[in-house]
Amino acid sequence: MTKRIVAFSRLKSPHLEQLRQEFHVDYFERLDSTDAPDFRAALAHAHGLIGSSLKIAPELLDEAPHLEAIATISVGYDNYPVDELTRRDILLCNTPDVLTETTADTGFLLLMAAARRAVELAEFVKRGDWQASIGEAHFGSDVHGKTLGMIGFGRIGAAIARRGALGFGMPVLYSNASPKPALEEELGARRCEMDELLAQADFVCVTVPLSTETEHLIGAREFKRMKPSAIFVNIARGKVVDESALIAALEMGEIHAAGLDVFEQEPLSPESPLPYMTNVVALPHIGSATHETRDAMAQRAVDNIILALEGKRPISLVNEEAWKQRQ
Ligand SMILES: NC(=O)C1=CN([C@@H]2O[C@H](COP(=O)(O)OP(=O)(O)OC[C@H]3O[C@@H](n4cnc5c(N)ncnc54)[C@H](O)[C@@H]3O)[C@@H](O)[C@H]2O)C=CC1
Ligand SMILES: O=C(O)C(=O)CO
Repeated sequence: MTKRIVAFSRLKSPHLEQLRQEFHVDYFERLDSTDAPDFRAALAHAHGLIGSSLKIAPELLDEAPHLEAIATISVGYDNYPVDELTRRDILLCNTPDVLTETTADTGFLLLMAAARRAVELAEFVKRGDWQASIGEAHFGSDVHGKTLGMIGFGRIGAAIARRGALGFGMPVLYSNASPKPALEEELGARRCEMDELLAQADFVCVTVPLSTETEHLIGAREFKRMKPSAIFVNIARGKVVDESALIAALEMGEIHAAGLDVFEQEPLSPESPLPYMTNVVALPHIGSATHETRDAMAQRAVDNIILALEGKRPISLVNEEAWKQRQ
């Protein structure tokens, strides 16, 4: 019997063709919600799902009685009810590693752009306001030699810290669920309590996954502890930060500037003041969005779903427990 999968994001031809050689594919190039009747109908027969950026509610799984595996085209899996998937023996696969360096590039881009006011000053040139040598009012802050505070020190956190420590001579502090002795050795990084990091870092960069533990990990209390000169970077997930508190901290000068790739609501609400604030660099969740990396992510997800539905161990598995239950 040919297994059936539902692809719920746009895939390039080679990836789609590879899937079509293995499975019957119900393809939804663009899907904004799981309410679409065609999607619900396809789900009823699906053995696998592949795609990104769609919130899968636990109740939806009742409508997918044959589901064996989901391959998300992302490393973050906060859109999926992991415990419920495990309870139902459904494998959840993601795409770590292949996007680490590209996402770290974007994190560092935000840090640099916010420090050197790159977006604000590019606008200044475009408006024709560059009439004389610029003065102090348009100076930025140094990056090299400043203290980098990493909240989350996993793959992407380490890759950003590597750029800072090795490329820009930045001392690195980190706050992470577990110690990272090899990285301490490699980068001279020091683990400390988050409060100490907030008080000492010139750049505070968030790379923790979104979970019930990390939702609003950074709020009014945390911004008050940062230096007034601090530059805050969020490359992780919008909901890790209390966005109202961030806006207030920027408006009140509790922190100096922010570089943001992710927001509590995406796409960003037109009512949000963030993109209009001169001390904010706001990007539309492009952490991993290069041709090369998005191709690699799609390929990893395709490989994952094929292996999973062949009964083999996928390359990147989130819920190891579900795999063990099957053996
Ligand atoms: N902006 C974008 O386009 C992208 C965003 N991301 C986000 O970045 C996140 C991190 O990705 P990776 O570095 O690959 O994950 P990872 O799992 O390698 O690293 C996460 C680190 O956070 C730590 N951590 C977890 N909870 C914590 C807590 N409460 N306090 C302190 N540390 C905690 C973990 O111990 C781990 O070291 C993803 O989950 C995703 O949400 C990932 C890729 C692209
Ligand atoms: O992989 C992720 O988690 C993203 O946010 C997009 O690359």
